[in-house]
Amino acid sequence: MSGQCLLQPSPSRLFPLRSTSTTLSPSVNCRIGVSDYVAVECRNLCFSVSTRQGISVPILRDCSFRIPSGQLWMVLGPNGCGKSTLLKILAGVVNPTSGNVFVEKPKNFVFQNPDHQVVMPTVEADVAFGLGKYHDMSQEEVKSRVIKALDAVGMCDYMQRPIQTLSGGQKQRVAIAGALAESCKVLLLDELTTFLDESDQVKV
Ligand SMILES: Nc1ncnc2c1ncn2[C@@H]1O[C@H](COP(=O)(O)OP(=O)(O)OP(=O)(O)O)[C@@H](O)[C@H]1O
Repeated sequence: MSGQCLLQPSPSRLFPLRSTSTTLSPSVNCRIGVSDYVAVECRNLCFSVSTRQGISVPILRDCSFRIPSGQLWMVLGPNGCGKSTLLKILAGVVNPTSGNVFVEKPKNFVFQNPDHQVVMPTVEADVAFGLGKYHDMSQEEVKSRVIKALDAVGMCDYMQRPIQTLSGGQKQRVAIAGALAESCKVLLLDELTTFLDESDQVKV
């Protein structure tokens, strides 16, 4: 654990799952404030919501941690302790009330519910959607990335399928493919396996 994450009402825990870099030792290569080796860093992060009565309710309180590049980490904690909120802040979807956040770019976020993410009419168009912001990317490159990403999630045969005909697990795989297609430095995955069957959960 490279930091402590204090969340309300019950603390979450950050666990490293697997290092994809066998040559770098995090303790040697992780430097505060230098983005070369730090993928994600939060310092004294706080997030509160206001009730109708104007009372501020803390969701995240003084959350600080650092995650080095090239590693896979998991946030564990009970329902409602703030895991999704933390990920949304890291994704830039929600602003923290106070504190500092650094997330290496490009980054991508796969939502808990794929229905909130798959937006285009077909699988191919949906996976290509995020690549639209890279204006100088050729059509060939877009196609090649889409095929590669769909192949990685076992959905190549579904390229022309209308999104609304997919199952929940298939939509989730398409959402993951969309994130993979962008070759992100940081991939934020919220309850990635919710809609996946047991064998796909193991693959993930
Ligand atoms: N915009 C909001 N307004 C009011 N309360 C909120 C808001 N966003 C989050 N919360 C509350 O903050 C707490 C943390 O929510 P969050 O979705 O981050 O929890 P979680 O750890 O991801 O839960 P789960 O494991 O059930 O998915 C919950 O009690 C939730 O009701």
